[in-house]
Amino acid sequence: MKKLTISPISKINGKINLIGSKSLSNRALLLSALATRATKITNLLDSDDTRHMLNALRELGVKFQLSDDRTECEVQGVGGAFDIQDSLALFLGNAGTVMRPLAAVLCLKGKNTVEVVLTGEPRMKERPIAHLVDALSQLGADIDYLENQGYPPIAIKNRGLQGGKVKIDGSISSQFLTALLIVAPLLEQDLDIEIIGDLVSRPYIDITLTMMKDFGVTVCHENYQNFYIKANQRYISPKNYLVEGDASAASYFLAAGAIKGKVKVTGICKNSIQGDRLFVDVLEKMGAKVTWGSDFVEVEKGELTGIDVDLNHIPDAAMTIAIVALFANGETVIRNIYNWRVKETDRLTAMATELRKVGAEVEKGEDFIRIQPLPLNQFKHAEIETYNDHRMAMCFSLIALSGNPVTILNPDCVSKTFPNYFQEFKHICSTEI
Ligand SMILES: O=C(O)C1=C[C@@H](OP(=O)(O)O)[C@@H](O)[C@H](O)C1
Ligand SMILES: C=C(OP(=O)(O)O)C(=O)O
Repeated sequence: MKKLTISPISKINGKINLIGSKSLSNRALLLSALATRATKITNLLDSDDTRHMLNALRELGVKFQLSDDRTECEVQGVGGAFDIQDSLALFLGNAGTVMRPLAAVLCLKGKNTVEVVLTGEPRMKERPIAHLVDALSQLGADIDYLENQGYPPIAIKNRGLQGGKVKIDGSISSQFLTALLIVAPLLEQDLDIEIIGDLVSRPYIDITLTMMKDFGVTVCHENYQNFYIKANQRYISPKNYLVEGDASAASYFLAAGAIKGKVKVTGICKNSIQGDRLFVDVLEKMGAKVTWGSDFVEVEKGELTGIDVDLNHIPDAAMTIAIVALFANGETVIRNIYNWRVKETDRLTAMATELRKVGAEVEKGEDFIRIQPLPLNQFKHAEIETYNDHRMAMCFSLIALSGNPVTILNPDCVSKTFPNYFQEFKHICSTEI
């Protein structure tokens, strides 16, 4: 297996221009494809997850033109449901932001009766989808599980969705509600969505609502509990859509600045539509010095203190806090992160296991992780198993800030959302020698 050893880092200093956000890129591609007219998307992320969306759209008959560097894309919207000629199977890797929204969109009534199979990598087949399938089934969708009940692969018969009232469980993933919201305005009857269970990862719903609005559709809701969407609408292209920098990707650089120097990251701002901008507030509470600008945030080292915090709203960036915790004074507890278990790997188990390899004292519960700080002279050089999880690879690169090397196994897994991560990280690092 390929390994990458990162030498001890003595200081962090520099500036990073962020690549486009994964969450925004995939929504922009899908909404543009569903919209009337063409949309030119700029600062599009080029990574495995966006390639899976683009490949799927191509197979579904959507026309688009990518720039040579694949960060600009002109998408010709089809103005409603996809017109699928023949039955097909789409391979969607391990991209939740492709699998879940497409599962809903492909239930829309088309001209032909065809079957679409959605499948992916082995881990995708372990990531639940039942809450979404249950909701779509209440609206008349006909979906079969092809292997294990409740998990992809699924087969969708293109039979049409009705509106009316629907209940959806929001306690495992917000992506299920996102999927339902995206499809709702294209139905022939109004849709009332009622959330059952506590809605997790709520800021991702704000991203969905904001982007739907950018594409001409308004959703009313009562305290994120009930959502109301008018039928027979169309997504209208905003003509141009600029994707913000990826706030989750920013977390690794900003954490590095907070631990050992100073970093400026451009492409996000305090008013970003991404919930992961709030990661910066957590760093600030822990003691980092933060400066926001119109298109950047700068984070500088401070005296870091451990924190006891509910990070349900920023599950992805929360992983980075687990690493920062090692460099803080006093213990850190990250709470309400049960759904770490159903992402690229069981992240609660993976994080606890790999932190222990480095020498840390860690307690993991059903939905929390408690991490004790680790004195710099007690860090061990470990080989970090990444479990094919891009965020494990990116988070654990920060261990080299301890003054010890760290070895990352299968570092190429960062291609899911940030293919050039290690090259970019190197830009802001000074090594001992
Ligand atoms: O809607 C989105 O773009 C996402 C929602 C989150 O998932 P959950 O809602 O499953 O927590 C997040 O972890 C994922 O990386 C992207
Ligand atoms: C959970 C993640 O991805 P996905 O969009 O596949 O859910 C992630 O990027 O951390």
